Amino acid sequence: MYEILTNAAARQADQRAIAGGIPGWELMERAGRAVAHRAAECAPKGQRVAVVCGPGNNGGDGFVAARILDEEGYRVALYLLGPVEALRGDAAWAAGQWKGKVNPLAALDLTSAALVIDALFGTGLSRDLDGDAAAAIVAINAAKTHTKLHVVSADIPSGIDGDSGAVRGVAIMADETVTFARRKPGHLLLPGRLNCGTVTVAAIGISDEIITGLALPYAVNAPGVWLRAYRRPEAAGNKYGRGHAVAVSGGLAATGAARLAARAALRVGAGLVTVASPPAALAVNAAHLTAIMVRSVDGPDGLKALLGDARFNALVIGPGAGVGEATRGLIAVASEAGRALVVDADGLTSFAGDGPGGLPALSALVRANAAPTILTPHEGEFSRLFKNIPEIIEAPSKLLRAVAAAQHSGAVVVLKGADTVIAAPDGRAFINDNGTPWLATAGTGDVLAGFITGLLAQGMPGHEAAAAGVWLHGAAARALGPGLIAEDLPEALPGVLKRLLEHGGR
Ligand SMILES: NC(=O)C1=CN([C@@H]2O[C@H](COP(=O)(O)OP(=O)(O)OC[C@H]3O[C@@H](n4cnc5c(N)ncnc54)[C@H](O)[C@@H]3O)[C@@H](O)[C@H]2O)[C@H](O)CC1
Ligand SMILES: [K+]
Repeated sequence: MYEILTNAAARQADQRAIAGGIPGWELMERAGRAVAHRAAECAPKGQRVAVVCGPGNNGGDGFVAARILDEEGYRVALYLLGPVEALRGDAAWAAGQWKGKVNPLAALDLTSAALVIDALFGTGLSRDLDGDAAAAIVAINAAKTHTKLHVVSADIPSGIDGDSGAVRGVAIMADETVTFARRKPGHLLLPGRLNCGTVTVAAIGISDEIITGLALPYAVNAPGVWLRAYRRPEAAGNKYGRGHAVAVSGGLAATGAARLAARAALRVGAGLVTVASPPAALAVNAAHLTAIMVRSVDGPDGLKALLGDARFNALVIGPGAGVGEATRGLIAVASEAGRALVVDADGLTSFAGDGPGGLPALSALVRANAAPTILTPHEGEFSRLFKNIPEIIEAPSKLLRAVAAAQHSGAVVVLKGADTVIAAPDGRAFINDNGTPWLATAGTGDVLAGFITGLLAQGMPGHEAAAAGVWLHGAAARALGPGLIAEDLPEALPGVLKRLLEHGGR
């Protein structure tokens, strides 16, 4: 299941495969062949191909790809950064197999090129690009804007940091990326994911046991990582067996967010859902609700009384709640009652201050809660909440920031964005890649919080419930597409669940 390799793990995988008997040049041959085959599918034979090679093994992949494309009848020109004599090891072997001319990268000529093979840098990129490498990347990206040039990157688009997805100065905008063995975080995190184009994972003979042995606790978020934990209703079951979710409403002028979350919790399968409404907003909430029940709950004491009934087993607090002491009190009550809890929006910001309103107070409540707590910050809420913890804020990637925050707070942390990371306190993390820009509309965060709450109500474990909620949220948005608004998302869920549960489809 754990299928993401960091740069270092990829190098280790290489070394273990070589130690296991596959020569390094054979790995390179397979890698370069995979790149060449993908490239050949993108342009008819006879076309002109420019292969740009860097000074390391990524460049070696390029030499192999150049040779194979030449053998297949393409008109190949190869350009190398640095002297060919500087190549070492397998890259030197690959260069030795190339019988064509080795041009200096500075002489790169893209005239009438149909294809570029980008083999400048892969997992060995260690600093911002400059000089001829940067100039070549700028030229390739520019050529793409006014010609039909198709760019295929070997392993990682050059200039993208494989561990973080960050652009190191300048990076190739590829149409295709052919990576080896497994994806790296940089194929999934932004902006790297956008530079990759279509990612193909080529098997080059690195065994699953080698990969598992490296066991990075990261995976792409997909049904495969949480569907086993998804609770299907029993044939003889009843609604009480599917939990009772509570969405705590804000005051009179801020009730919509909790209702959005409540509707989402009902749609995702919670047996019952109640909006816990301040007395002053009861009429407003009641007027909007039908299958969702509403109860008058006046502040933390009122919530404590409600939670005297153990059937209320999952809550979402924060959407529309208002920032401050009262919201902190509601969260404390839910934690003391040992109920699964999603803290979103104002619930998070209420702990972004100092003293009693600070992160330590939230972490204490999370750790005191016998049930899972899920924090669902967007980037702004995240940086405010964890601003005093340098090892979180300064972690080298979004993936590692979320993992550090989960380990620090004891909560499952859903760090939202187009590349949402769902991290658990035990170090496991899923990176979500099915988001869509159409989710950038008011209220979609409330719906996500509701999906997660509804799954927790049904008994899913915290990390899996959060991952499933994020994935379903993205899948619903993709099913809807342009023009979606938050209210539409729960209504799109039946179709998504049907495809998923009856056909196991994405
Ligand atoms: N199992 C696998 O993953 C396989 C990977 N292969 C390919 O090997 C590369 C990694 O090769 P490596 O030599 O370690 O690094 P790079 O080729 O990415 O980098 C080359 C070299 O460049 C120097 N460098 C780093 N940053 C810069 C910079 N900004 N400017 C100039 N020079 C820079 C540094 O010295 C690097 O060592 C992997 O991506 C795959 O493509 C195997 O071929 C097949 C199996
Ligand atoms: K590359």
